[in-house]
Amino acid sequence: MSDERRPANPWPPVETQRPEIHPKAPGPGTDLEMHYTECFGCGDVDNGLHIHSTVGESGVVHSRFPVTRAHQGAPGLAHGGLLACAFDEALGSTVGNLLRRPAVTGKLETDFLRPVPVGTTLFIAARVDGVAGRKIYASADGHLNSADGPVAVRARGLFIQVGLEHFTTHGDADALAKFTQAPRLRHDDWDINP
Ligand SMILES: CCCCC/C=C\C/C=C\C/C=C\C/C=C\CCCC(=O)SCCNC(=O)CCNC(=O)[C@H](O)C(C)(C)COP(=O)(O)OP(=O)(O)OC[C@H]1O[C@@H](n2cnc3c(N)ncnc32)[C@H](O)[C@@H]1OP(=O)(O)O
Repeated sequence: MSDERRPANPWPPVETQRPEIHPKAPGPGTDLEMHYTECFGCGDVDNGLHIHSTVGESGVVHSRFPVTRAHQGAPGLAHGGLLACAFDEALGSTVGNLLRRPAVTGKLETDFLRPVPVGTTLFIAARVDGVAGRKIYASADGHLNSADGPVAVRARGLFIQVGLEHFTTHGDADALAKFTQAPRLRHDDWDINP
């Protein structure tokens, strides 16, 4: 089905407020550091996605996902689940860095419009569309091989703001401590009260 013929569900699906970029958010042109070295999306992980992101203009964050043989589903083509993972990373990074609110993915939907071959780079442009209390709605387009290449994948996500105890209760408290001590992630610069 062509993109034009896909049903257009309203987005965001509820009434939202315009997102407010946090005053300490990294500005346009900033290359974002990996948020955690062991993150499968942006970290220094064997066969991870090795996504790099840069803040763009007008609340858009640009991420690049180089698709390798390690990311195949069908021979020579990217696995859809890993493409969804790339969008989870790109959207989560956009929410986290621009709003500086710790948030987790509640819902993620993807439209796969064209195959993504091994050897291509997916250029993902993501933005925050609206905020309703703890609920943060974000969306992204993934272009083949250049920022204005054909759109191969689209995604929409609902992120839910959480307190840092979400990560200490359910995750690895020591890892979180190291990660929030990184200069750019100091949590006194974050909106951490959901
Ligand atoms: C990721 C690291 C963040 C660390 C933070 C510190 C610094 C951050 C630094 C940098 C960040 C940069 C980059 C991040 C990059 C990538 C991020 C990847 C993110 C992930 O990959 S993260 C893993 C997958 N993720 C989970 O592991 C979540 C598991 N889950 C839960 O932990 C709970 O489920 C939770 C907390 C989501 C909610 O639980 P809860 O009890 O707090 O709240 P509740 O259930 O009341 O939901 C509140 C309102 O959201 C609505 N709602 C919830 N879920 C919905 C759904 N699915 N569909 C529609 N609406 C939904 C409800 O309907 C209600 O709406 P309403 O208020 O209108 O009633």
